[in-house]
Amino acid sequence: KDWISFSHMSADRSVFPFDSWLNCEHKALKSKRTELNDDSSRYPQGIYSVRCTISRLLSITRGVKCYPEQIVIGGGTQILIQILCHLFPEGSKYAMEEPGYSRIYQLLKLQHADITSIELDHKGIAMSEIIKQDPNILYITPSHQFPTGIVMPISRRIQLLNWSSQAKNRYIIEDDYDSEFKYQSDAIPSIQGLDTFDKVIYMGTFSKSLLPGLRISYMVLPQHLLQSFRESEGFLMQTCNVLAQLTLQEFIDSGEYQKHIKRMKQIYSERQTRLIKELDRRFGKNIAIHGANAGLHFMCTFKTERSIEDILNQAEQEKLELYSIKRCCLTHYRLSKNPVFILGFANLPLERIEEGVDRLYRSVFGY
Ligand SMILES: Cc1ncc(COP(=O)(O)O)c(CN[C@H](CF)CCC(=O)O)c1O
Repeated sequence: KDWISFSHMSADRSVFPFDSWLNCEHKALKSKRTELNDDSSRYPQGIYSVRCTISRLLSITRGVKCYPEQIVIGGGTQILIQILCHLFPEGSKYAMEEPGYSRIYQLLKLQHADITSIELDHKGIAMSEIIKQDPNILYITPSHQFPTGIVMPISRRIQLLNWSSQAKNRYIIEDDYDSEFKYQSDAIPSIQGLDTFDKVIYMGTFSKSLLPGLRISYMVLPQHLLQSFRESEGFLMQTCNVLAQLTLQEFIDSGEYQKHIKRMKQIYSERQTRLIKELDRRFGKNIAIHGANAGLHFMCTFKTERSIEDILNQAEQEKLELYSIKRCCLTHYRLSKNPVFILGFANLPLERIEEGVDRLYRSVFGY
């Protein structure tokens, strides 16, 4: 039997419009844009016309207000964070959500940053903890908190903006990951769009809306951080492949991108509904599902005495790709009594859902 994947890290190649992507790449090559044979230190923020396209897209889809001059394109969120760190004041203290995106946490630790993790309440990162730990830079995922799926309400967003305005060196890094896919309600506009203090750095990626392998991500810098970026411009190289940038621009400007997102939303929404229905049918009251109103994964807690390790070992034998909440624990996230897993469905075809849930059942209960 072949593998079934509940991974939240992969996309489903079968629904990506390779032909139209190839068509856009062909057009980009045919136009023999000079940028293809330029040293990429000439535009360390990415190609200007591509940044214009992204800035238009962000204002339409996320209410982000920015000039193309504020955008920095990069080959992934991590490299952008590495560049961003050097723009903040020396000795900054970072805080991330617990549980959260551990790859960034590890990266910041690697950079010897002073980094702490802050618990969540039902509205997202807990204000009381922020006051207590007093960081000056927050890294948050308000659209669909990663991994719990909490959607941060406007009230908490305003609270955080006010917090950021109360000291010169305070900033909010808004990682708008997973914001493309909202099911029940419309997406809440970005915090960046509400920011009047110039304290929000907006981060986004095409890894989920297109393909993770393309490595096209971006950040929107507030004016004065852009200033310090410009000072280091001399040596900073662009880290995202130029042909990928030009192809992306064609793909968005031609309307293919919006068409693709619309189609993905239908496909993912149906998969999620079917998966949740199958989980309820199979597990009944032995499962609790959280954060399923958006994104390409949700979390679930199982009522079982079995340990996370035992469940993961049996999933391996069942050829079921499965990840637990543990991979998102930064420091001390207190593991609840019952095991918690992340169920991704971006790479789970409809016809494999029933078999996948069967394997999950056997992994969780051991028979
Ligand atoms: C919170 C968050 N912000 C950005 C990205 C995107 O980064 P990039 O592709 O480099 O632009 C991810 C990507 N998450 C990965 C898979 F979805 C890894 C999850 C895991 O490590 O559990 C993410 O969680």
